Amino acid sequence: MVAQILDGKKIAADIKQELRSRIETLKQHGIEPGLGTILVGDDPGSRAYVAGKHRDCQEVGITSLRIDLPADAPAQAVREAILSFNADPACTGYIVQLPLPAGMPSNELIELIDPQKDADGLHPVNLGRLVLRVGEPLSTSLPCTPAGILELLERYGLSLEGKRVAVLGRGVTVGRPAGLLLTRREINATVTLCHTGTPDVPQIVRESDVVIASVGQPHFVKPEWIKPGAIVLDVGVTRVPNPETGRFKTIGDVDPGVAEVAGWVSPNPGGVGPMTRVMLLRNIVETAERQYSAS
Ligand SMILES: NC(=O)C1=CN([C@@H]2O[C@H](COP(=O)(O)OP(=O)(O)OC[C@H]3O[C@@H](n4cnc5c(N)ncnc54)[C@H](OP(=O)(O)O)[C@@H]3O)[C@@H](O)[C@H]2O)C=CC1
Ligand SMILES: Nc1nc(=O)c2c([nH]1)NC[C@@H]1CN(c3ccc(C(=O)N[C@@H](CCC(=O)O)C(=O)O)cc3)C=[N+]21
Repeated sequence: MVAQILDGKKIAADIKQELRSRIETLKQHGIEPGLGTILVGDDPGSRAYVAGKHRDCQEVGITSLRIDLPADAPAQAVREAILSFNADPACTGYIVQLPLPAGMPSNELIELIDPQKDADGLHPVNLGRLVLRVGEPLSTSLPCTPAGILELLERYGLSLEGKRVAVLGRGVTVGRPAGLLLTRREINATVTLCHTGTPDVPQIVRESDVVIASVGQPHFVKPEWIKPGAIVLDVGVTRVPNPETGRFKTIGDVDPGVAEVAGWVSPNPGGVGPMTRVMLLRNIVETAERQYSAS
């Protein structure tokens, strides 16, 4: 079997098109949605992601606001950046690019974000609502990567109802919120959340209909672990420099041989990454729409 492709790049382009018209409507009502980013330090990966987010905004007509701080900036400078976006009416929502440099009080800083402006859905109030309102509609931003995975599957007509899902990794941007989102009543997946303390990850993967690979280890998931026909989402990214070109190449968490066994795979790049970015735009548009309907 050769797996079918979950083309995140194409689906993200379709969603961008849908967002353009919603943004146009907001503008007709005098609302200009704006996305802010706070980047601390000069990690090349983080720089590239932030640049991508600003390009995406430009493409769909969202204003983008940007605060870049040096790697040695004190925590107080990050606090001030957060408070300035909280107070800025031009900023509908924003993200603090993670990971912050070592030594930053990351969790304390994330808690300073106004939960209504938390475009990543990672503020404890928003993560807490995901837990507490497990069977009720949510009106807050969802974490972008898990939301992007769900949207990608939905657009291919793939339901997670009754499915066994192995989520590999318990990181705060992907694995942990993925577990919270996929076990909501309207999704109804059964999730095993794996980490470095999990005995026999390959066996858990063998028993799973869906695998979400978000560990950040190159080609971690092997073909012999995969249940034939399973859905495999390749989320983790490791950037390796190519000494010949001086450019970086992305290596995913899924061994290329997995495509010979799985029923569906998301490529990396071109799968979950573009979906993550477009969910950030959707979070901004939905926040602006909520503000409009409340006004
Ligand atoms: N494509 C996209 O859109 C996005 C991709 N990413 C990528 O996804 C990956 C995950 O990001 P994030 O959620 O922030 O997680 P982190 O990078 O913070 O954490 C990685 C997780 O993987 C687990 N892990 C690492 N090695 C193993 C192993 N050998 N066996 C089992 N578990 C392991 C760790 O376990 P433990 O907790 O025990 O240490 C940890 O929970 C990263 O590569 C990141 O760059 C992130 C966001 C978006
Ligand atoms: N607060 C916060 N929120 C995040 O969402 C967040 C973060 N911090 N820190 C780092 C990770 C990583 N991440 C990616 C986003 C897009 C692509 C993406 O679009 N990649 C393209 C390819 C890019 C390339 O050419 O390498 C693709 O997959 O096709 C990848 C990775 C978001 N993250």
